[in-house]
Amino acid sequence: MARVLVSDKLSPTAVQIFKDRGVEVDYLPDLGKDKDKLLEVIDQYDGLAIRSATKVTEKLIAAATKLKVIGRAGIGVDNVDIPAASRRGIIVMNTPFGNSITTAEHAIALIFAVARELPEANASTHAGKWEKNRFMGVEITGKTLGVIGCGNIGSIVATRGVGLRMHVVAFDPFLSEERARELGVEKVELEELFTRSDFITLHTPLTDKTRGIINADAIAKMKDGVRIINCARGGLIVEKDLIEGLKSGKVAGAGIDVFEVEPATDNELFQFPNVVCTPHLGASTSEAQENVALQIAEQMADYLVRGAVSNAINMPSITAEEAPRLKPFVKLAEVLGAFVGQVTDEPIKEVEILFDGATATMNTRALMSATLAGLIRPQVSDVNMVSAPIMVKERGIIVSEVKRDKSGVFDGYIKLTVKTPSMTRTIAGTCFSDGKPRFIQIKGINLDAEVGHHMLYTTNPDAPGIIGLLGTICGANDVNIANFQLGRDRPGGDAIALLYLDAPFPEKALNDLRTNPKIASAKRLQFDVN
Ligand SMILES: NC(=O)C1=CN([C@@H]2O[C@H](COP(=O)(O)OP(=O)(O)OC[C@H]3O[C@@H](n4cnc5c(N)ncnc54)[C@H](O)[C@@H]3O)[C@@H](O)[C@H]2O)C=CC1
Ligand SMILES: O=C(O)C(=O)COP(=O)(O)O
Repeated sequence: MARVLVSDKLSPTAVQIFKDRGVEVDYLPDLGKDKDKLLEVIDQYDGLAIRSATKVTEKLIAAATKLKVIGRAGIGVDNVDIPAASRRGIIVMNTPFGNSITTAEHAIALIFAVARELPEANASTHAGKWEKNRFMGVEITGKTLGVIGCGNIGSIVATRGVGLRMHVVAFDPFLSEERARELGVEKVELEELFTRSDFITLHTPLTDKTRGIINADAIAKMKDGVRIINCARGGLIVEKDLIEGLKSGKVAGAGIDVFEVEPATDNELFQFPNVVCTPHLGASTSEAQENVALQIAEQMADYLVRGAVSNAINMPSITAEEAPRLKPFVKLAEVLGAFVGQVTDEPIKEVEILFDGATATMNTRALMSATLAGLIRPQVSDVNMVSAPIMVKERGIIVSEVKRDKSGVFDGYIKLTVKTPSMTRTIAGTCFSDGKPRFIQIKGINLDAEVGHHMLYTTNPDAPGIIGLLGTICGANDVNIANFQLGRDRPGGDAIALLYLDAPFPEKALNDLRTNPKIASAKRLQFDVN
């Protein structure tokens, strides 16, 4: 039974779903804040469900020897070392929509709170001061709202802004003119957004590109009296530069939900009455928390129990519906990769994966990942569909995908071409209705060969006596041949042989074959046929 740890506060719905789906679950919501304790226990779990408090570092991942999936009940995954997780083959998934409305509403709430100094006015009134003349706000109607990052949350904020009769300008490199028109916003460059906006609200992920997007230079370009809202991530604003802007009066106010260092218990921003702060509450409504808890538990259970993958950051999605159809082809893709991986001793430079016919209509991203996993497994034993693409990339191997309509007698097949500095290898395979992978072409030679657990693969010039030679060597080394497949391009041309054996072909016998002038090459192969 798979076992999941929930290490941040999640709605009880998540725990119930895990249980209902046959997943054992430990709900320890304070563990995310206790990294030493977390490090001690993480090796017991197949899944880890988190929000933003748990920091999934490289060290934690190294200790998580059983971990297969990290589920973020929310959007931002900047608290997870994704490259480290990918290298270890751990899927990282999130819930990209569950809390977006709630977070957008929080941004709007902060716009109002900053415009009318609501928290300060509230504190003063609670203190019995009735300072009616102290507070003078600004209207937001007719003001320009600059939205940086117009994805799920940014676009909800933008449309709410339009509804509030604001003029909305947006900067997002992936925002099309058409989408901008649909949202009723004006698409602008970042500089223009800075110079024109009365309110600026941030909705990008925290990446190397966006870190510090609001710094002293940016603030200098802004209108005097600008108000800045951040409900995305702390590192987007250089806090010391914002503090300078507030001190000089250039920045009239700010609404800050996220901080450079969280939990933020001691921050210079707290000294400014015109800075409205909340403790990373963007996603904190009962509706959003119910959504994300339910969704992450479903997704993680789907993966752990059924192998279905959705909303993964580092792996192509595989729906529960397509999983049964795809499964034999994933196996085929792995086997093709494994064949070439085992016969190739030189560094691989290029890989081309061709999907013909029915395979071209399948989830080829998943099939590509499976092929690459098979291909590099002989060199890197601990690799799977999650880690293979990143490992292949790290090795500088160029990968390309070709799709084409049905071109031959098969409904669909996959052909793998691998280039090394000195040669190009090709292999093709398909699955018949029995769901078993089959090799249908090796080195351009057509054949119909099943995949065996222990195999021997030889190449030789087509000439009499090869079967006898292979049989004699196997017999002399006490190796039982279960089956035999031959192929040749033409009489007297190039030929190949595939032997299906009951045990691995012995090293000594391999040397005998390799030194025999009738055999061009001999490779021992092993496949996982289960
Ligand atoms: N305060 C909170 O509790 C919450 C914060 N968030 C944060 O909100 C942020 C946005 O979330 P979503 O809208 O769901 O993400 P999203 O992925 O839908 O949208 C992000 C947008 O930012 C754009 N972008 C990327 N780099 C950019 C750049 N350099 N300049 C301008 N735009 C850029 C992307 O093209 C994309 O359209 C994330 O950082 C997430 O972690 C999300 C939920 C709750
Ligand atoms: O979903 C996100 O990106 C958030 O920032 C929400 O964070 P939280 O789950 O409230 O810790």
